[in-house]
This record gives sequence, C-alpha cells and structure tokens, in this order.
Amino acid sequence: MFEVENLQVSYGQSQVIHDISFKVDKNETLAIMGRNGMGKTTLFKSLMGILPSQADKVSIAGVSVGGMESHQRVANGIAYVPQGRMIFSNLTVQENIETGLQVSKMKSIPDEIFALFPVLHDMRHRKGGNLSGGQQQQLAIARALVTNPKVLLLDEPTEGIQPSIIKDIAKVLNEIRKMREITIIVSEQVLSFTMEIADRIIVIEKGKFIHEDMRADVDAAMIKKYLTV
Ligand SMILES: Nc1ncnc2c1ncn2[C@@H]1O[C@H](COP(=O)(O)OP(=O)(O)OP(=O)(O)O)[C@@H](O)[C@H]1O
Repeated sequence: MFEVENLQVSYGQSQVIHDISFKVDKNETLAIMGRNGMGKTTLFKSLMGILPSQADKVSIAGVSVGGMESHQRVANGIAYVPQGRMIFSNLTVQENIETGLQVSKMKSIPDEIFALFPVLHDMRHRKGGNLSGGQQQQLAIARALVTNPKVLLLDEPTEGIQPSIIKDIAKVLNEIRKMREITIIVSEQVLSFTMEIADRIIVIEKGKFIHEDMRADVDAAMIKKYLTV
C-alpha cells in the first residue's frame, strides 16, 4: 500500500538517510525505532515532502507522490503527527481540528473523532495551549485523522507523556486501525508502547534500517540494546 524505494535525504553535503526501502500494508502498523539523532524525524519529514529527498519510489495505494509538494501528498492520503505535536496554542481545540478539515472537504468534525477522543469534546472550546501534553497529543492525532488519511505517520508520540496516557494512546491507535483499516507508521524509542500497537518493528541506526522483526518474533533485549547507547 505504502511503498518507499531507495530514499536518500541530505542536509547540504551531509547525507542522513541512506537508501531506505520499505513497504507497509493496509491495516498494518509499523514501528521504526532508534535512538535520538538516528534519522527518524528526517525520514518522516522527507516522506511528507517537508524536506527535499531523492527516491526511486514513494507511493500511496499505487499513486506516486514522490515529486509532490506537502499539501498534495496530504491530499493523496498521507498525514503527519509531528514530534512535539505542533498544535496551535492560540486556537481552540475545535479550531485546531478544523484546520485538518479543509483537506477532506468535510464541513464539520465527524462524531467518530469525538467518540475516539471524548476529552477533546469536553475541552473543545479551550485553547490548545492550555491542554496537557497527553491531551495535545490526542489533539494532534485528531487533526491528522480528519484529513482522512490512508497512511498516518506519528513521530515519537509518547515523548514527554506520562505512562497512563501512553496506554490510552496505544488503545486509540489500535481502535483507529480497526475502524479505518489504515496504515500506521510510528517512530519511537519506547518498546513497551510499540509492542502494544505494532505488527512489525524496524530498527534505524545512522539513517539505515539495520534490523527487522515481526512483533511475535521480537527479541526485546536485543531491540533495547539498539535503543541504549
Ligand atoms: N536541519 C538540520 N541540518 C543539519 N543536520 C540535521 C538537521 N536536522 C537533523 N540533522 C541531523 O540529522 C541526523 C538525524 O536527525 P533526526 O532529527 O532525523 O533524528 P531522530 O532520530 O528523529 O532523532 P530525535 O528523536 O532526536 O529527533 C542527526 O545527525 C542530526 O544532527
């Protein structure tokens, strides 16, 4: 469904992503795990068209999006929940979600979104900046979901979030997958979280994929070794 072949990304002379290729199916969740600075954010930004990159192929459901601008990629079904969430602090919760609606051409926020995130419904008139980290993460996911994506990218969604809320986010991602049958790709450093949501785990190191396991075959000690210095 989502296919990437030979992706390369550089900052000036310095190449950060080296020849990455992968495929993720519809209704599959892939976790890309690696320490700080290994290239996860760079990978996601390039897939979104926020950073320039070179690739033989980047396609969503058979449509090549590799040469497209960010907004065109979004219109073709890829959505992004950035690291740090990047919600608009001066807009209300409802207004934040509505910024995603323009893409899907829906007039109002579907009930399904508030059913997934009841706390966002309760807080819909509050400013985004007044939410807790966990609530902001939910808001960022809701804003991405209303674009009706086929592929949802989440960059370190558990960063700075307390353990009980991390569990809620895992639950919601599993529900989203069941409801929408979408492809989810998440970058992470927290193995207990990815073990709850991912079908497959890939380890990234210095911009290369160096290890891959189906969840059932994961050797936790080995992955943890990759995640610690
Ligand atoms: N704007 C930039 N200019 C030059 N080099 C950069 C830039 N942004 C990131 N890098 C470098 O690219 C490499 C990958 O960084 P990236 O942020 O993608 O890693 P990451 O795995 O997402 O880590 P983190 O979780 O800390 O964000 C690092 O060596 C980083 O120093």
